Amino acid sequence: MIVKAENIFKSYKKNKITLPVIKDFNYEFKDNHIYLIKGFSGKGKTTILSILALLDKEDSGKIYYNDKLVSDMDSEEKCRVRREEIGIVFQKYNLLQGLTVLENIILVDVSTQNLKKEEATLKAIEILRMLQVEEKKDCYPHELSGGEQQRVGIARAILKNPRICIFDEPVSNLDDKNIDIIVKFINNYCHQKDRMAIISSHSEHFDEIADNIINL
Ligand SMILES: Nc1ncnc2c1ncn2[C@@H]1O[C@H](COP(=O)(O)OP(=O)(O)OP(=O)(O)O)[C@@H](O)[C@H]1O
Repeated sequence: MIVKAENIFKSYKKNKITLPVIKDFNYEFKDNHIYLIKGFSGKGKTTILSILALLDKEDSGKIYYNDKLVSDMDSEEKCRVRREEIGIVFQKYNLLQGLTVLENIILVDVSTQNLKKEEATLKAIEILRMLQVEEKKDCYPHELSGGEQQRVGIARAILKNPRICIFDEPVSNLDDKNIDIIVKFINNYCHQKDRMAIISSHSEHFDEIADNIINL
């Protein structure tokens, strides 16, 4: 998979004032590479990740998924790409409070990807083990620490083995132990499974594992 961004511009309007956020962003992202997008708060990290993940639309410029121009895709195809090819982890864990850890992880993929519940459960447990949070599989989110919840969010995003893994500030406000587990996991996962990871961070925690650093 190759994701290409060409001449991307994005601005927001506030009180009739236009605030340019992304100005002529160009980059090519490939499998088996970890990309780190760095920049101070407000520089547009979340904005560019949302555009790359097809959750937001650029004002001008082009995004290609392989050779396909995203603006040529109809909404059904965009949904399919988002569902099958992209895994996203946000800064806020967004776990459903009424469901257990395991239920949170398998819910969407079992209902949308024709994945059998038993198969999804076994896969989820394997990923939880790699993230060192397997013993919490039957707990509810409020029984977990922030770092544990973030690891569950990561397990949920990668259960479907997406080609493109997007992590928006995945370790902010976490302690060193949680950061270490998450950094190592992303590094192993990306290179063992030949996946593309695009991470935003304002800290130096991912510097060592990043193949490419993009400064906004
Ligand atoms: N929906 C929106 N409407 C108006 N302005 C917005 C909107 N989303 C983002 N912005 C503005 O665009 C700029 C970039 O926001 P963005 O969230 O992409 O930055 P960031 O680099 O991810 O910041 P942080 O590190 O704080 O998460 C900010 O100034 C923000 O206030």
